[in-house]
Amino acid sequence: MGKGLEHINGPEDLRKLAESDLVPLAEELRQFIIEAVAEKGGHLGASLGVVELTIALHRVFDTPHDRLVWDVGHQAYGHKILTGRRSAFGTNRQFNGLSGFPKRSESPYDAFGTGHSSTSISAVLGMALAGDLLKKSNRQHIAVIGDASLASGMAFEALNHLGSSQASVLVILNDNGMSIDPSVGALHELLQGRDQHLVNQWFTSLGLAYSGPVDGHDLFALITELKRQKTLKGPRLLHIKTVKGKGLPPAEVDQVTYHAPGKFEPRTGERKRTDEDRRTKFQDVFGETLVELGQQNPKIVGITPAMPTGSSLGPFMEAFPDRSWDVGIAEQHAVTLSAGLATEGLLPFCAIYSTFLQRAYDQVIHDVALQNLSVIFCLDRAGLVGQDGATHHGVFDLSYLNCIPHMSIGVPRSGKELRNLLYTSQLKERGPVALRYPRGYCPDLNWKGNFREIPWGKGECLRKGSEKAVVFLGPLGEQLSQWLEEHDVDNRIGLYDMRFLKPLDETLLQEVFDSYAEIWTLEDGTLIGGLGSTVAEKAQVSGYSGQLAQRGLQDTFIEHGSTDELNNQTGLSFSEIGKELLS
Ligand SMILES: Cc1ncc(C[n+]2csc(CCOP(=O)(O)OP(=O)(O)O)c2C)c(N)n1
Ligand SMILES: CC(=O)[C@@H](O)[C@H](O)COP(=O)(O)O
Ligand SMILES: [Mg+2]
Repeated sequence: MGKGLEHINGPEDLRKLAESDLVPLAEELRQFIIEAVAEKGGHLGASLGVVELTIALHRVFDTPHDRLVWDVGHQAYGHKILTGRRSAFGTNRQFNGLSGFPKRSESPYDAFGTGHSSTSISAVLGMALAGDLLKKSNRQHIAVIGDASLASGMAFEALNHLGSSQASVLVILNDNGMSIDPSVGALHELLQGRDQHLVNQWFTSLGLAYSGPVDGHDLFALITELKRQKTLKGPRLLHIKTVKGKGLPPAEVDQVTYHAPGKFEPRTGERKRTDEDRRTKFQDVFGETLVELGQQNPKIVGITPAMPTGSSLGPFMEAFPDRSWDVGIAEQHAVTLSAGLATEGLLPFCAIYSTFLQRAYDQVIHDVALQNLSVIFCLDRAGLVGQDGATHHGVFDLSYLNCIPHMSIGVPRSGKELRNLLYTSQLKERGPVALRYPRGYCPDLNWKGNFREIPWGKGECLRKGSEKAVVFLGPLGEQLSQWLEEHDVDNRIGLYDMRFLKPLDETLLQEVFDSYAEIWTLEDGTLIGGLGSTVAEKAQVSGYSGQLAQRGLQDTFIEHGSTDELNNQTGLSFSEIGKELLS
């Protein structure tokens, strides 16, 4: 049998290799990951950091019989490549291709689907308990979790259970000192501290047999330790130290950028820039505007659960270090912390990706909305996010927020609108406010300028039409508007930006009901409970007898691909919608 990566069609091939072939294999695997990500994009640093661990795990354990769960799953590229998906790896994160995260339907080696962090210990503990009950206790159960993901509430809850159980679970703590941005918090300080004995004591006192730290790039040390772990029983924690981005110098130096660097030159790591990169993203509008508002309004404070770079809270944090907090991967805490700050008269801007706010739903209801506290949720990555896929699309927020009393929901159609909504939301206390905006570029170039107060809960007629009306929320409507300016020369189509799902502009909506025999609604979220269903309810109440059509997402999970591909797939391409409207 050959010994290079091209001959590894599954872990059984890896287990047949001579020990002396393993280090060259690690180098080959690392290079393979670099070249694949350089060409197609995706997560880089995390997978480079666990190359040796991945080989050691599949060499020592009998996967997929033994259950191996990768937390978040952004570090599982090596795992995918070694478990029969090497030749398909060029399709990673592409439309109809491999998922960028472990996925049960993709491979028996993906024991648990991931994407959101800190689920691995709970999941693997569930598997171990099930194994005991179902008399399948000859399996090994392993969770691999990063230092930042371990600091999240869910992981702590799972440790709390695991440590008091008899379950034979091995937790491997992959400690690289990084989240996407540098790791934060007391656990991070403990792990980085000089007295490693305290680390030992902390885990031991929670009921886990601790070992480590082991150099996570020393393949043979890892294999030796994993073999030893295989003979042990009960809850255990193996602490390994790794370097995020290992093996590609720029990725080791600039670990934040190379978490997911986009396309780059594989030999040097130099990132490829395009003209697109010079355009303004919604997150930039948020970041820059909040700094301006922070200068004017000393009550404004900023909170992010581990996404200072991704959400662009970073500039505010630099400008106002005393008025901002990165709380780590702790969405629930971020929301209730914001609630606490608001009780004392501060005005918290809590920047969270739409998909990650799902984790803090009760906190939004119980701690913020029920007490009508003025917290402004800045929900980035709303709508279809593209290649991260089903785990990350922000397509439920309109629905899950719409049913919460006191909540205002603003959806800017452009960068300028986002800027003005941010401005307006801090002019006075308004109870909870959610402003949701997508990943990527603003449709407008000239988003800067003097602030303008936006009438709260008021929509806007962008153009009147003679035949049909489109009632919309968000940038899709702005793109449609630009398209219609060119193609609907007879003004057949009216266009209404509702701007707020809540409070809904019922006066404007009634005007639409009174003026059009056919109305379309357009939103980039699930249709259940969003704009379309709200308009349908109002239409019924007002006795509207015309035709209603809804454009939004059906009751199904949307996979990964470019946003254009996904918009085409889901009927949300603005040009296709425009053509249909005019047909
Ligand atoms: C609930 C949740 N919040 C935020 C994120 C975004 N996120 C993805 S990876 C990551 C950092 C994870 O750090 P760590 O667990 O230490 O792994 P590393 O990247 O260092 O390997 C974050 C914050 C997420 N996936 N899930
Ligand atoms: C794995 C994870 O959750 C993050 O790395 C996420 O992929 C970041 O998404 P953006 O690229 O949209 O910031
Ligand atoms: Mg880390």
